[in-house]
Amino acid sequence: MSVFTPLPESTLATWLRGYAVGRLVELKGIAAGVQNSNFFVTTTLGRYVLTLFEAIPRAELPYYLHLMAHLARHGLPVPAPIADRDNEYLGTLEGKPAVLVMRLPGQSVMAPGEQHCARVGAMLAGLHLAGQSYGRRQENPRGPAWRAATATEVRGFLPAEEQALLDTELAFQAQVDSAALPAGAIHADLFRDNVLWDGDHIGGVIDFYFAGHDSLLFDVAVTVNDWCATADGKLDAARCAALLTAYQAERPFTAAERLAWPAMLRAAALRFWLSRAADHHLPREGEMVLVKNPDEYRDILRHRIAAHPALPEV
Ligand SMILES: Nc1ncnc2c1ncn2[C@@H]1O[C@H](COP(=O)(O)OP(=O)(O)O)[C@@H](O)[C@H]1O
Ligand SMILES: N[C@@H](CCOP(=O)(O)O)C(=O)O
Repeated sequence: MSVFTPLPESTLATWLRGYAVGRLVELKGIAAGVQNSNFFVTTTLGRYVLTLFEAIPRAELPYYLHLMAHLARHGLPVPAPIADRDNEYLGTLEGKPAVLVMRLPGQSVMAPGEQHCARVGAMLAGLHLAGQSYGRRQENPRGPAWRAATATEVRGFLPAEEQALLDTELAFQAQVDSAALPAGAIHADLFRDNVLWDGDHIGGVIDFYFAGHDSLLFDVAVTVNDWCATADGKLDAARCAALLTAYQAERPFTAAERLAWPAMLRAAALRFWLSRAADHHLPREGEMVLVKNPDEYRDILRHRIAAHPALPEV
């Protein structure tokens, strides 16, 4: 996250009276992340994270908050949202939709080994299995419609060679048929900075604000592209095998998923190239705003087009 909206302590202290979390002790803006304004909030009763939603329409937020509550109820280390005294998760602060969630323990590991990848693969399968009983449905906000619209917005900023790559990939993805792939609630952004490690264990999986209903395999591809990439964007075979083997021990891949895997890795790479290019060329204003490098995902896309990785056999 970043901080787009400054928040005075006195305003928060008053707002917190609507919750049963005690009195405000400390408020600290968090610099990481790109989407919302986030703060660490310490009260006399606990440690929380406060998110002010900057861009997501209010009507779409209950899907995310109830998904987090659902997964936490299934025993996964996902931040449970805190209900206010009227029993509502979603409030309003500084004119923005706002939520308080549990602060989970741990730190991100940015240079993961095979053991980390194996645990993340098993965790992702756990999320997908628990998500099957989630009653709400909202389409992936970064699905095909968003992809087409964003490509139109950023195309003119790109050099000719990148425009050609974009056009070719959009045409390729347009003929991919995902109808036969198992689908459900997916995290859709399970990058290394969205997993907190408490020693060797996953203390938290955070940032569900890109979640939605889509192919489970797309989520696996997003995760592999980040966790298993080498410095130049190729795939590290040992980390891939560790992540995918652990995943399929919990949820075996179907024949359709095996066929779709190379295309799904490309779709996942395209999604983050586009969002980073949009953030880079069409920046939003804010107090602390982080923009990630689009070239990294352009290169990951090129590598996934050049190679044809397979899912490991059971
Ligand atoms: N529930 C949480 N527990 C602990 N730390 C958190 C929690 N939620 C967010 N954070 C911290 O805040 C940072 C930014 O959060 P993130 O959800 O990625 O922001 P954004 O919604 O803007 O993408 C994370 O990298 C992490 O350090
Ligand atoms: N993981 C995405 C950006 C999304 O930002 P986050 O801070 O919400 O995870 C990327 O790396 O492009």
